[in-house]
Amino acid sequence: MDFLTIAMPKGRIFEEAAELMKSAGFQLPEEMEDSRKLIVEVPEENIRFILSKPMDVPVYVEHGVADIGVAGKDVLLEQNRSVMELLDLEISYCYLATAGLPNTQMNDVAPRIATKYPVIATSFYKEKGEQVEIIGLNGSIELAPMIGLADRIVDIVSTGRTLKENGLVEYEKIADITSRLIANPVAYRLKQQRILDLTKRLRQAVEEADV
Ligand SMILES: Nc1ncnc2c1ncn2[C@@H]1O[C@H](COP(=O)(O)OP(=O)(O)OP(=O)(O)O)[C@@H](O)[C@H]1O
Ligand SMILES: O=P(O)(O)OC[C@H]1O[C@H](OP(=O)(O)OP(=O)(O)O)[C@H](O)[C@@H]1O
Repeated sequence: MDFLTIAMPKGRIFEEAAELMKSAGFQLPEEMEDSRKLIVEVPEENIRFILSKPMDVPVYVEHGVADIGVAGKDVLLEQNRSVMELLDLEISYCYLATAGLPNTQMNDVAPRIATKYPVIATSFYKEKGEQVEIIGLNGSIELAPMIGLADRIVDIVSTGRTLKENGLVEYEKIADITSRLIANPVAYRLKQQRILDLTKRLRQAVEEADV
């Protein structure tokens, strides 16, 4: 039988996703947690993991080189790819929010918004009827208002520590974020039984983690 290929995000989400897989009864090899290998096979489960940057998981799944994957809802909202969302894994919770220097208004004429999430930021301000200029950054977003590059940022907040330590405040919450199990629609049809079985096992693990 074909391997089921699962795209797993390296970094923050990896550990919690791996824990969830383990509680769902999947044997994950040690090497997966502590090596630089990017493809890890688990022949006993007929599964193959590919380890990618979190932002790239939906790319592999949309193109069908991974059948399923684990992706943050933030990434899914930003990229709007042709993938199916099968399950809220309820891990890696954080939220998207706007933030800036305290007690400041946005510039009336051309407010500038710094973010790693240009699509989400654009649609958020569009819905509010505010015209803004988006400044795309790749990280350390909190710097932007501090050094006068932007009036506001749109970024992830988790503990709130980064905002606090940099003297910024949150203005509006945009969306709650957790990681999701996603699937390629064609793979979902062709490998339906295996994908449904895996989803069921993961759903049970999520429910057990809830109690
Ligand atoms: N505090 C947080 N900051 C950023 N992402 C978080 C946080 N908490 C949970 N997440 C989730 O983790 C994902 C990002 O994971 P990670 O930080 O490993 O990737 P990344 O942003 O590509 O990092 P880097 O570019 O620094 O490697 C986000 O898409 C989001 O769903
Ligand atoms: O509320 P907190 O718990 O402080 O977490 C939020 C911070 O974490 C993320 O940055 P990350 O660590 O991924 O670094 P980056 O600036 O390179 O994106 C995010 O972009 C915030 O800056």
